[in-house]
Amino acid sequence: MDHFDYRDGDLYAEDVAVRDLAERYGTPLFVYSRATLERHFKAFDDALEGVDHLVCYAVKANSNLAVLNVLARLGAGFDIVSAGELQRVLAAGGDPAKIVFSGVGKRVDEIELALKAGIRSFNVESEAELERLSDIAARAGVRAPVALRVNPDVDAKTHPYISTGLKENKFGIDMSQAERLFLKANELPGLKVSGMDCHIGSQLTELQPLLDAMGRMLELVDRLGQRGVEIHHLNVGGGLGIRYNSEQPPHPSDYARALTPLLGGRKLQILMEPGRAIAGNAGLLLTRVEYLKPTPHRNFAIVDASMSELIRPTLYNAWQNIVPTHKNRQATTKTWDIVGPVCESGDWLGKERELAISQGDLLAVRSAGAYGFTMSSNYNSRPRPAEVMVDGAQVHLVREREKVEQLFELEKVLPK
Ligand SMILES: Cc1ncc(COP(=O)(O)O)c(C=O)c1O
Ligand SMILES: N[C@@H](CCCC[NH3+])C(=O)O
Repeated sequence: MDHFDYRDGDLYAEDVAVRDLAERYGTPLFVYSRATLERHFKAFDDALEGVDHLVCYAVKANSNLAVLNVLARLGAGFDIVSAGELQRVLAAGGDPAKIVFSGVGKRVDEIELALKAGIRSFNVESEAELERLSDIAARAGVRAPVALRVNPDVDAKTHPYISTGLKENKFGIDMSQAERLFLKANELPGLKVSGMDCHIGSQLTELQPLLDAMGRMLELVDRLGQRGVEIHHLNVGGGLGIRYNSEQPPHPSDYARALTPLLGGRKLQILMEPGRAIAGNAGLLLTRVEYLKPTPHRNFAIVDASMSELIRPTLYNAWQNIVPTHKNRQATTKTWDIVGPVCESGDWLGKERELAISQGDLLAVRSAGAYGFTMSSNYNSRPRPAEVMVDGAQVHLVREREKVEQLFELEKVLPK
């Protein structure tokens, strides 16, 4: 069941017409569905039923406190990549004991904060980080729980910008160095080896690369076992794709069904770090048509959202569905490029879309719940949009629209 659906020709988010949301909160506006977020989280959690597991939602996909809080209430863990994300999770009521900390560039202060919070695991990505983490923990008189993120050199078959598990990528520890570094981690005074981790890329629509990566990790787990290093958890990362257009990504249950037999009786807790698959299709971006600008070459529909609010189309050439929020019977269908007001030729949200639209119409950019708001910017001094979460017939304003004054409140002109 889709929680964004048409009723009598009007697009609804759960039980609320999105047209009413635009009237009440203005545009551009991010709209999230609580029921969808919950359903997507449970799809992962239920898929792993019977297996010792923890689903750690990747905060970078959508870090609004309300989103984190909804997931925390379901018992979610969290995958963070910065002190900022750590503080968000804690502010949203997330359990620090269920937090894993990924990322290649953890600063000293970030490590200290995470240690103090008592997180579940540091996903360490280099030898230098291993040493830094051990030093900081030993000085504090504790042992930091670590998982080494390995780079399995598997082609995730996704966009090169979001592929992370190839040996030319900056992520993870090269497989040829992994065994030595696990042995070293086992000896360092400030560390307690707890797991192995990997994340090969995002928007994956095939299972095979994920299973190949898992296979390589399991071989390493076995080799380490023979050398006295015991691995307690295996973190398979995130990456499961979603349907933007005609993709047919595997369901979490397909993934779990393929993955669990590979464990072959090994006693390993399974961690997953899905981001997009939970938040992506739980949100949309509402935008209003400001002007129609037909030219002899292209028809431009200039809307009030832009690459500042949703950078995915221009950054990855990503296709996201753009739909009218109600049927326009006056307009005839034409081919439009949906572009924003920002001063960049790359400021487009969709190209060559068949739409019957007039000035003033509302459009919804679908699948904008993940890597939408979190990747937004204030480019062109555009205040970031408000965010609302719909819960049945209720609407919660979960982030106010930014005010222009806030954009420069930290700035100062030079003294006279
Ligand atoms: C380490 C790590 N874990 C999890 C994720 C979440 O990925 P996705 O949103 O594709 O599930 C990412 C981002 O790709 C990541 O870098
Ligand atoms: N930001 C990317 C996904 C990359 C995830 C970061 N590891 C996207 O919008 O598709």
